[in-house]
Amino acid sequence: MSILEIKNFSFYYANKNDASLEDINLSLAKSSVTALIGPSGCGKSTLLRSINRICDITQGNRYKGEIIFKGKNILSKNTNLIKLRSKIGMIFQAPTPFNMSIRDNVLYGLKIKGIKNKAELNVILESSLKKANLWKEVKDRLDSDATKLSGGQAQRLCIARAIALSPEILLFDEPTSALDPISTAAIEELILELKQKYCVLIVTHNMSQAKRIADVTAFMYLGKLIEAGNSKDIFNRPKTKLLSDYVGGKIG
Ligand SMILES: Nc1ncnc2c1ncn2[C@@H]1O[C@H](COP(=O)(O)OP(=O)(O)OP(=O)(O)O)[C@@H](O)[C@H]1O
Repeated sequence: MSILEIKNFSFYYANKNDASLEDINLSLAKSSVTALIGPSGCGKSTLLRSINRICDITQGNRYKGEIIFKGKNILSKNTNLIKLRSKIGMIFQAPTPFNMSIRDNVLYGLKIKGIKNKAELNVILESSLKKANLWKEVKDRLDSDATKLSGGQAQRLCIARAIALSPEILLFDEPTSALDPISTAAIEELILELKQKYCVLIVTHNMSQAKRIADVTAFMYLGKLIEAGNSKDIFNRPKTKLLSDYVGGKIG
């Protein structure tokens, strides 16, 4: 069942006349992982960021089309961006723990939302860290500095911070590109666990990673979505020459 529908979506950066994304159509299913792949500069991150309206931060960026989430076009001027970003969480390429304790990192968004009840916060703290597979490693040092965590732990902390806000969709922008192979495997395993509960969209340069964890893969090229479908079909039976060349290492 679809949870988010991108319909005829085009995106233009303020300083450019040409579209950086052109007429994109893609739907994301509940309890699934979708990977966005394609050569550098094809628009993967722009599309991901558009889904929680981070691209809006720069004045003058323009878009056309619709992104429908829960029956509403999130591109509408009336969208409450704080609420949207709690329902559609984002995890970036480089882990971004805030310069505060592990506890305060996880509870950051909840405190902004005005939740003060300590018992409630403690329950959410523990469950979010457990869902992010970090609880065992940090339960005895919740008040220590989060910036001292390893890269892999810091990335899982960022995932816990997003989970604490009860999201429905998690967006991952190359979440393992700054991590070693062991931390990468831990994050991939975690993503496979998270998809039971959340819809996951991940940008990756790593085709093996997309094969390992994505149910659906969407291939982009020069701002266009060329092919999307079941990952096995995308990698084993590409329909277009462009995708076949990309998978074969001839472009990108
Ligand atoms: N802030 C910006 N202002 C202007 N143009 C931008 C901006 N960010 C990205 N672009 C341009 O938009 C296009 C798509 O970039 P984007 O970063 O979305 O691609 P990508 O597929 O994620 O690339 P990569 O794999 O290298 O991260 C590129 O031509 C890029 O130069």
